[in-house]
Amino acid sequence: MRVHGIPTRTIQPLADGSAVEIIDQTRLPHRYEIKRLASWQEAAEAISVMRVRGAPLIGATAAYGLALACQADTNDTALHAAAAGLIETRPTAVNLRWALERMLSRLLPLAPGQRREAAWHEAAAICEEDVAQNQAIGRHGLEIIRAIHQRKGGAVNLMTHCNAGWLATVDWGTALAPVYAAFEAGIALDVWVSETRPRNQGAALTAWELEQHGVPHTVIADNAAGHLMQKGEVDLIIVGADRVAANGDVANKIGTYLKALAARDNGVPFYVAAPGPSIDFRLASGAGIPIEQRAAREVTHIAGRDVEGELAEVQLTPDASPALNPAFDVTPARLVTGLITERGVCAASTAGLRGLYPEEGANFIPLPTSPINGGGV
Ligand SMILES: CSC[C@@H](O)[C@@H](O)C(=O)COP(=O)(O)O
Repeated sequence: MRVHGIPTRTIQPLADGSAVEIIDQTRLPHRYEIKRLASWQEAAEAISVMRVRGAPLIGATAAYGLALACQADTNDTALHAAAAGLIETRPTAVNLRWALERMLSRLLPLAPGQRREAAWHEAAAICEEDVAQNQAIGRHGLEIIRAIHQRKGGAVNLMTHCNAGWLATVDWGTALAPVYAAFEAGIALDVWVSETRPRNQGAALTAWELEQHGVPHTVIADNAAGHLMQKGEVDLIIVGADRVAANGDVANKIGTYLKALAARDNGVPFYVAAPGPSIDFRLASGAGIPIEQRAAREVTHIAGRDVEGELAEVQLTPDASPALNPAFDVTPARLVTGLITERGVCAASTAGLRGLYPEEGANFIPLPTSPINGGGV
């Protein structure tokens, strides 16, 4: 993806192994700032406060977090401590656990002296695979958009929620990969970007990256989505996923479920774009997905740029009003038209997922232990 016209990735290691560079997403869209993470603790902080966010980028950052841990200490105890600290940062995106388990499985069998180089190599491989998976999702999703375009004969009005774009991954995005692919293919489209309260990832991040890429888009209040569907202004919805259960239930940013309900009522196709590492084959249904509860302050306050151009935060609610902030919800598989994966489009069901990922068959039952902390996570 391009930022100010320059091809850029969301996370990059420094050549000397001293740090990784990220875009500080808490500063967007008003400031574009690169931040260096020089320890696993800094990587954990960046994930916790959402300097980096989005399921695949959380996984990639955690992988580099273990590489940074290896810079300091390569023994088993240090690696387990770093993995335990990183896994605590955000509970819903399964990519975090997936990346940490993959790193530990690769590193622990090696002699400590071999681990440093292997860790950087494995984290980079995770990033390269993410890019390739997202490009494949883009190709598969493009065919869905193309079919709608051919049937309709005009610009495709696509809606998305939160940010499942370039900024949520290493490159290209998941839900937005088909958008970029369609745009590059010359298909006329317009993207409805729902603001995504309380953190406004749609208004701040999706709008910013679409604007950087020149893709036509319009930001709407979350509450406008159902109205637009009723008026026939939405041809399809594509969202991302933080975790897809083995039966096709989908956890994604809070508010996704309401969009899926409105889509069903109005006959609007509702697709979920998710790469393999976002699928939790060990989890039977969405009922078991841990839903992150974030600080009430994200609801009671809102951040933006003031008239002087400074970044500022203001309070929305009365001083004494309590607030609740569940960060994700679960959309039942029955409301999902299809899952767009790197291996193709499938039904949101156990059969659909088994068809695309036959090698995961053995994982469809819960595993007794995880290498992180030596116990289940
Ligand atoms: C490709 S990212 C898919 C999801 O991670 C995305 O839709 C989302 O919900 C992100 O939530 P966030 O809380 O911003 O990390």
